[in-house]
Amino acid sequence: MELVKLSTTEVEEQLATLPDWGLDQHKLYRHFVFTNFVDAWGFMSQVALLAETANHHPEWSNVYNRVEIHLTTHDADGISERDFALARQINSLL
Ligand SMILES: C[C@H](O)[C@H](O)[C@H]1CNC2=NC(N)=NC(=O)C2=N1
Repeated sequence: MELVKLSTTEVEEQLATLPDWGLDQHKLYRHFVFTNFVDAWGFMSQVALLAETANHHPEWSNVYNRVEIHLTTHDADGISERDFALARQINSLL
């Protein structure tokens, strides 16, 4: 999959088709709130497997039932198709 940094217009176009994600610090961003820590951790385990399979890894944090995810492509120094691909896979988990 393309490792090219997307233009601002391309990012906006793709974001329009990606529910619940936005931009924060020039990265794709979504936060998730679960019922409890076990559910949050289960979700993170699923995302970790997706990330490892794709060799594309999130920047994320977890506090109890809350998970925050930022996606960017370090090798492209910006947002690439890989970030959108992972974001769509993450959405499909829910
Ligand atoms: C060497 C390895 O393939 C690269 O460092 C991969 C690993 N995971 C990655 N994850 C993310 N988010 N961006 C990258 O550029 C990236 N590069």
